[in-house]
Amino acid sequence: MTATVEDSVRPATGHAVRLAGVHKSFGQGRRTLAALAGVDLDVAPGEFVCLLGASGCGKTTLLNLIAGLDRPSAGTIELNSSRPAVMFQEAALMPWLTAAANVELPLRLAGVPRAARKSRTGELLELVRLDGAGRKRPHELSGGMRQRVALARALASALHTSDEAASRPSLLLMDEPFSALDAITRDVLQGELLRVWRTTGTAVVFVTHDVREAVRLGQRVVLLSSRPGRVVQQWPVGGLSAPEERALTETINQRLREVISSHAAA
Ligand SMILES: Nc1ncnc2c1ncn2[C@@H]1O[C@H](COP(=O)(O)OP(=O)(O)OP(=O)(O)O)[C@@H](O)[C@H]1O
Repeated sequence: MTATVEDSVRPATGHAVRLAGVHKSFGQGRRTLAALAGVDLDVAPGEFVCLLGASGCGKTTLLNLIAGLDRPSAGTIELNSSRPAVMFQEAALMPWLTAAANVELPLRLAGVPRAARKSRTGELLELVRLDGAGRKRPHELSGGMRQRVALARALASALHTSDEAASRPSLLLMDEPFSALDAITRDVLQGELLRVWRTTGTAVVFVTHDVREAVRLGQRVVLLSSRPGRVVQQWPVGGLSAPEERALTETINQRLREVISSHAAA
């Protein structure tokens, strides 16, 4: 069955996003490549879910489908947010715009009036602790600061009016956003992301290769199989003591290694 835009992406009730039997193939005939094969996944409003899986198992493909950047070959995606925001590994800021203007851009494109734009941009820069750097251009910022700008911009596009934020919980899709950063900056930004998530109440789907990162950030860790990706196991996390967190990280690492080696042996 091939899904159309109309039947594959619908508004959801009670979930930030719900995927049912999502398949995605690229190419045609003998050159068809199955990237995803029957993904079922529910994310609750405000929930933080980390998606983990081997390289090439379809994690980015899945985020692209949820973001509406591509369409599933089959299955349905129900969204409770009109515009999921996406944040990638690279900040991809407009180099000629200041940090503040980059954050303001989605608000401008959405037609938000000037005064509301300015005040929202100020709040978001403060939220990511960049209120002193709004007039700087991307080349004047460190990699970590650029990712903070990208986070503020993603939040601007996810929560561009207070009405929408109140009535339709938003969804933030993050594709390995900290993997290009050094370990210390990454650690700081993970803490900052958790603070921002608690402040905004947005649901997050966070893709990573890094089991420790997934266990630190998520309320739930979802493991995808090797390509074609589908959900093979899930673990609730959060509220764990440090030794419990270490033990769970080891368990998930072991399972990830099994998933990768079963694919290599196939
Ligand atoms: N537009 C496309 N056309 C053809 N093949 C594609 C396309 N996009 C992705 N693929 C293929 O689909 C598979 C899944 O890719 P995807 O980027 O989703 O994996 P991933 O899990 O995000 O990988 P990584 O962890 O290495 O970033 C790969 O084999 C990739 O080559």
